[in-house]
Amino acid sequence: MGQRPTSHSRQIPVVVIAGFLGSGKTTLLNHLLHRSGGSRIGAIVNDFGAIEIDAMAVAGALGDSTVSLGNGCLCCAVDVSELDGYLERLARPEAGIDVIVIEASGLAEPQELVRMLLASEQPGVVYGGLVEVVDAAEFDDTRAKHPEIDRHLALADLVVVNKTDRAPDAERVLALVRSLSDRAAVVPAAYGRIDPEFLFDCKPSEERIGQLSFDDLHDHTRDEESTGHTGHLHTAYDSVSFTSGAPLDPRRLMRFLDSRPEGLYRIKGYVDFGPYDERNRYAVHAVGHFLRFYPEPWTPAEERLTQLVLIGSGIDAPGLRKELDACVSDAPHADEHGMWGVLRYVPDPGEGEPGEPGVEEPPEPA
Ligand SMILES: Nc1nc2c(ncn2[C@@H]2O[C@H](COP(=O)(O)OP(=O)(O)OP(=O)(O)O)[C@@H](O)[C@H]2O)c(=O)[nH]1
Repeated sequence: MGQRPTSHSRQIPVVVIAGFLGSGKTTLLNHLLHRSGGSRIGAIVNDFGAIEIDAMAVAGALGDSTVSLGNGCLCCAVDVSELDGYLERLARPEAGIDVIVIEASGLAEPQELVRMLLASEQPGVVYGGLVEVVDAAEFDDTRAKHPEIDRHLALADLVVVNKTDRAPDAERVLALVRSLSDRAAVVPAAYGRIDPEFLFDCKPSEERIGQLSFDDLHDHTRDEESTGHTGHLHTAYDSVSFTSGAPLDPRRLMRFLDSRPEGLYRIKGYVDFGPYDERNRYAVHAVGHFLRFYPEPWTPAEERLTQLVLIGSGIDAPGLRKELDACVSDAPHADEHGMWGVLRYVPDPGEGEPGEPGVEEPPEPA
């Protein structure tokens, strides 16, 4: 780690972070950005949903290196020539980038992305491996619903078994994941806190072992190719984007969240509660039944908007949008106890995300 390019001919490794919805990819990317030492990371964030929530979540840490691929699933929305354009920008010597990390949408098929990288004609970059993030607490459920996870694990170079803090049987999950990923290193983590050295191994491509060849990928995707995109994870999902310039009423929003339908698997974004908290916006993360709000101070220049992305299967998108519209506040003043329902889901110190102001960071893994 920490190697700076010594000549323009050095190729920059491109690492792909994949993983199911809400498994902790953005959290891992943020951790890497904060712990990269002397290495400079160029990040490409591919988000699912019209509002680029993940791009917003990492933008502060990245500054002008952020390149978002915009709406949709990378494997469908971006062809090789487009991806090359982004890689070319980040690989320019003046950008001073040591490693490029692509955070795939939670709905992207990782092998498509890796295949695009291997097919890339960009001379400045070399494919640097596939990281699969899994949610240890949800692993059994995810696997039952999406058996293709096994195939993703078999393709990975590194598997991060994340959220071990929430999984009472993390050892069992680790052993199971190890049995499913034949050549990958499998590391446990909480909040994506892995040693960045796992990823920033900047050796030339011929020295890398255990990474995918084009043929491997071809074999794995042949069935899907013959049927178009029907085998893709994301074909079964719908996403709803919701934006409001008027603040939301906390009670109404909590009523909506408490009664959210089973198929609504993931909610993320930012909420403006207007007079209920003029200082903070509330980042919201829901995965399955898990729900958290994280207050974050508004920056002075920021437009005060609520921006949410809801992802689920078999959801009634117009119905959900209508319910969210009904959460918009029509009262000019806050009532005293309005925020109680929301504050129940703000983590206590020690439980929150690492790096948050006033929140103790969980210890680094051994
Ligand atoms: N308890 C716990 N929560 C975590 C951990 N890692 C991430 N989270 C939380 O899980 C939620 C989802 O994390 P993200 O990093 O946004 O997940 P993601 O994979 O990027 O999500 P998508 O972009 O929707 O696919 C957030 O609320 C995180 O704070 C962990 O190790 N333990």
